[in-house]
Amino acid sequence: MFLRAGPAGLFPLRHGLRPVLVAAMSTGTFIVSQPLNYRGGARVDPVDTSGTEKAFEPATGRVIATFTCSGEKEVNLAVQDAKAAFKIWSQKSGMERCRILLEAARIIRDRKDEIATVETINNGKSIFEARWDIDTSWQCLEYYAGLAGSMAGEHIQLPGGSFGYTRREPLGVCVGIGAWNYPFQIACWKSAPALACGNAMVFKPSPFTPVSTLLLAEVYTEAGVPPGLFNVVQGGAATGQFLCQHRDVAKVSFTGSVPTGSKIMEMSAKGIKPVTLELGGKSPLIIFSDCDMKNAVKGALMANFLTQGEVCCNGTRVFVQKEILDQFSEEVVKQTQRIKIGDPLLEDTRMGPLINRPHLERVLGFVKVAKEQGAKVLCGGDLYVPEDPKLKDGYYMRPCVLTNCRDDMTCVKEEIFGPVMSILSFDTEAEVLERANDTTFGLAAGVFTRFVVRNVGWKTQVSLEDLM
Ligand SMILES: NC(=O)c1ccc[n+]([C@@H]2O[C@H](COP(=O)([O-])OP(=O)(O)OC[C@H]3O[C@@H](n4cnc5c(N)ncnc54)[C@H](O)[C@@H]3O)[C@@H](O)[C@H]2O)c1
Ligand SMILES: NCCCC=O
Repeated sequence: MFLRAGPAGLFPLRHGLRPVLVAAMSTGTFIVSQPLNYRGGARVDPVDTSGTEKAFEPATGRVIATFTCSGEKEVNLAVQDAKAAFKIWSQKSGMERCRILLEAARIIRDRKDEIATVETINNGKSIFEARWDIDTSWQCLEYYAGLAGSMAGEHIQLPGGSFGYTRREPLGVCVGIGAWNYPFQIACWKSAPALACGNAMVFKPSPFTPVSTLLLAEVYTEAGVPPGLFNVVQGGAATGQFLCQHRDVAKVSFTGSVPTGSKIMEMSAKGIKPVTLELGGKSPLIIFSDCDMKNAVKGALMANFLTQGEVCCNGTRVFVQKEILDQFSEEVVKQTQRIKIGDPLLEDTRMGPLINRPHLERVLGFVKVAKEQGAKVLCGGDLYVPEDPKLKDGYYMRPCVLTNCRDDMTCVKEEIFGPVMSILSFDTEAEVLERANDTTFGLAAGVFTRFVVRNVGWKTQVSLEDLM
């Protein structure tokens, strides 16, 4: 069970299953002592290893867990457990699956604060945001539960009174591989549709954020899925490869970077496995001179600095029409400097630490290169050390606004995945559409104008409000 510090000392949080760990739910105190693998409806230690990893609390730099990466045997056991559970689960009606998924959604909703706290501790995002993530997680389960009861095939009239029909059948064991920026939410995105359709899943979270997926596994068990329907293995690339190459895996669903996505596709193709890839981005955000300035500034901040800028669909190429460039930049800088950085478990913190030290250094490296290539730093882009001594080894930086950017600069072309906004100026609608679409990435786009934009032609149209 989770224990947290309260007025009367340590007390257990509501928890239906095997005990989990933990000493106090405040920054600097959380320790995971229970196994982080889940198989056959329970936490287990892996039977073999492909190495060990440490998981950190980004707010303090403390190690919160040391865990064993799953080797080939462990992956195989997880797949075999999933296969056995699939036999039971796939025979259930859609309505039966719907009922269990709705129960899982209810449990997550009831445990929202506890799950959000664990997410914040392991990922670093502010608790304020983590609660949204957990809300969208149970909503995701509800959505797919709603579909489970009504999925049906087709009936086709053929000549001479003959007919054909189609059935929708589950694939079998699906693999989910997740990124570290939305660990619990991504595990829900992958498992909810798979389970709703009658499949089983083996999920591998990022080795940077191994903790919260276990809570989802326990929720599913408590809600009534058969043991083995949702399993968790831990590790990095090697464990991911065992999963993708396993002959009893029917499908792979991956969220992560483009280079890894390409490898996953290649491995899966060898086994003729279908894949779903949710990858990185470098999305445009276009601010026309007729915009509602306050709204546009708010949108730009949200599209660059949520979760420390570690969001795939962020609008990091901020194209601003020349007439309002100075006014917009001034207002963006003013608002950016007001963002409260610090302990992510405090209610008024709006930006926590980045995921780990190497990533922090990588993001700061992008700022350095941007300066060398001629960009001007309007604010931030440097290390931040909070006053609270327990946070001194955390991975904090000040959110950065760059201007004088050009389309050919590294900061404009590559995904930084940190709190760095690049401002570019433009003259005309035709010009900005051409430049906005000139990217090898897909994902999102945003436009601020008071008028409807014609012929937008994005690869994907997503409004910034939708990203919340
Ligand atoms: N489009 C989306 O919905 C979405 C959502 C969140 C994050 N992302 C993207 O994810 C990236 C950040 O996440 P990341 O740093 O964890 O990405 P990553 O590609 O480094 O890792 C993602 C996952 O793949 C695993 N992995 C790494 N190498 C592997 C291999 N060879 N075979 C199998 N598995 C392997 C990792 O252990 C991890 O679990 C960013 O590019 C971001 O834009 C996309
Ligand atoms: N909730 C938004 C997740 C986007 C991916 O990084």
